[in-house]
Amino acid sequence: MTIQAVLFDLDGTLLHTVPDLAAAVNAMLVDLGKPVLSEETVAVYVGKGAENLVNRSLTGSMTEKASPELYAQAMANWQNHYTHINGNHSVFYDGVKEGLALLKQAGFKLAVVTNKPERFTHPLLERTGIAHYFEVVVGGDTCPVKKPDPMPVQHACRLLGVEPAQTLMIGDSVNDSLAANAAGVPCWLLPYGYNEGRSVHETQCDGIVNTIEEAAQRLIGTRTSP
Ligand SMILES: O=C(O)COP(=O)(O)O
Ligand SMILES: [Mg+2]
Repeated sequence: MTIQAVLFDLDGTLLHTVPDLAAAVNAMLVDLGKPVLSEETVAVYVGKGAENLVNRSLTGSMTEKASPELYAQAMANWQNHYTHINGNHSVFYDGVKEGLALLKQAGFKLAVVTNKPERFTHPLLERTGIAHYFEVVVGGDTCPVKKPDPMPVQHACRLLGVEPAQTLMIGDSVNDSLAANAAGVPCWLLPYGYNEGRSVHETQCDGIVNTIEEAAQRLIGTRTSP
């Protein structure tokens, strides 16, 4: 079955957002009188949504939870900072704009499936000038659960009106490949994003592409080949 729709992860796939995410995390940590973190450390905490990012920035751990009071204060503070910072220092990876334009022109249906909350996703897509490419945007709080659960991927397919097997997910992390795989959607990964500190070469997926432009060329090639 040929691919008719492409679902894109956002952070680490379309945009290098860690400079903004880290600036908001560090502004929050300063306000709370805690030591700041490097961008490299914050990058490892990105991928499972804002709640995980804020909690791990406080505890340094995936499993250890901050107290409910501290977490609530930190989350409200981080959201406030990120609202103002979101998009200020985020940059496109090479080939993203070229790839999106190629796919759109070739008639693919395009969507974003991100773990970033909707209230930050829409302004970022608008601000960076790529919102118009996407028929559907599923954020980290659109469904009751986030990637790596398949639900956001299934939701995007339903809204686009495509079967999972006619859809391709392109992401940067194990959260994308697990979600897509469980939804019956093939997944290609990019090597340049945030995979929780791991190489994508160690991550189960259906292919690795260097850029979105390369992914677009491959997809268009398979569609037009006899
Ligand atoms: O918000 C996150 O943790 C990561 O977002 P992503 O799903 O676009 O990579
Ligand atoms: Mg990502």
